[in-house]
Amino acid sequence: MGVEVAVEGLTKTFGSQNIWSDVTFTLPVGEVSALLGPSGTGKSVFLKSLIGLIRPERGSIVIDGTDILQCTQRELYEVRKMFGVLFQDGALFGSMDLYDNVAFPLREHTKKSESEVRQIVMEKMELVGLLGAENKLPGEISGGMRKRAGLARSLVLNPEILLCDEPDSGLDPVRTAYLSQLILDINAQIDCTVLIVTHNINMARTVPDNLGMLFRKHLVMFGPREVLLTSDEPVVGQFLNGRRLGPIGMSEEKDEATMAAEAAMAEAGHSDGSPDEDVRGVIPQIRPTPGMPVRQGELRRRERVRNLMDDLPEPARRAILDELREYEASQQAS
Ligand SMILES: Nc1ncnc2c1ncn2[C@@H]1O[C@H](COP(=O)(O)OP(=O)(O)OP(=O)(O)O)[C@@H](O)[C@H]1O
Repeated sequence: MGVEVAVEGLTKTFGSQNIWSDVTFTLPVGEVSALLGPSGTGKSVFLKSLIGLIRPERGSIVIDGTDILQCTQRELYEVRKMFGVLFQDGALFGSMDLYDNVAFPLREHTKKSESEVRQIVMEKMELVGLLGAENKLPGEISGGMRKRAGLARSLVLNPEILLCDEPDSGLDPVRTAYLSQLILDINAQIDCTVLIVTHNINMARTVPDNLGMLFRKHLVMFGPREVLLTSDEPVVGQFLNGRRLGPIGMSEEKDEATMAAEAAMAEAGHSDGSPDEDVRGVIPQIRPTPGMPVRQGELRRRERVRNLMDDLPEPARRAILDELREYEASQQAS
């Protein structure tokens, strides 16, 4: 089962550049969460902080009871073993074939025999649909296959926390849809806590249980998916709809004068090429493939959110109640 990751008051600066301040949120056990945010808002820095590769100056990151900003190197080493990380480019070793790439963490961190290694590697290769490609080099396969190989490698140590840094980058929409399904299927099978960093709106709308967004050096919000998907915060609406009109500019953030000038141009009928439709709103979450175990994270979340209900904004509450009603009806029918 996955573990809880509780982040409190986290602040990171590089020299005089503040990346983000006072970031506080908890990744619930075994649930899938996603972090959105314009380019350069420090999402990758955040992921690296979680695995102890970057050290924020203030705050705490408590993973299964250990604050990794206070613990010893030995404790950090133990905590790191709980993580599986899918890096943007798969981060495969170019000179090793896929089999050796996927086997690498097992040979490095365990004393398993080669036959045990083989059994695990082949099981994970099958899980990500790469059986038969074991002897290929990373340079000989497509970007989508490299991602899946990276995912297989991130799973061999049975992670309790799976971090995925822009899993959709470089993939076409169809391959992204397959990968989204795969992430939820993996969550159903191993009940790990998942954090995805993504720009992909479709993935953000259909995969996670919880959604957060970094903007202007702060976490704008983090909570059940329904909260962000029904939010009327201008930055959320602009991001989800991929519009130019709004507070996010080319270099992250616009000043008031630019926003006013753009709004006046739009009023005057100038089209900035943004789509007319508003994609905000809650659409169904992807379900595990039939035959997969029930997602324990989903069951836990249903109880957790039920208890949060009174503190949520009305549109989110309505969306959650609709989902609960549908779920209860489906339970009675089966
Ligand atoms: N090791 C480092 N030293 C100094 N600055 C860094 C370092 N790592 C990242 N940064 C800076 O931190 C900021 C945030 O970078 P980061 O890659 O985390 O953004 P991001 O939100 O993941 O962006 P994208 O969506 O484009 O991948 C950038 O300005 C980057 O230059």
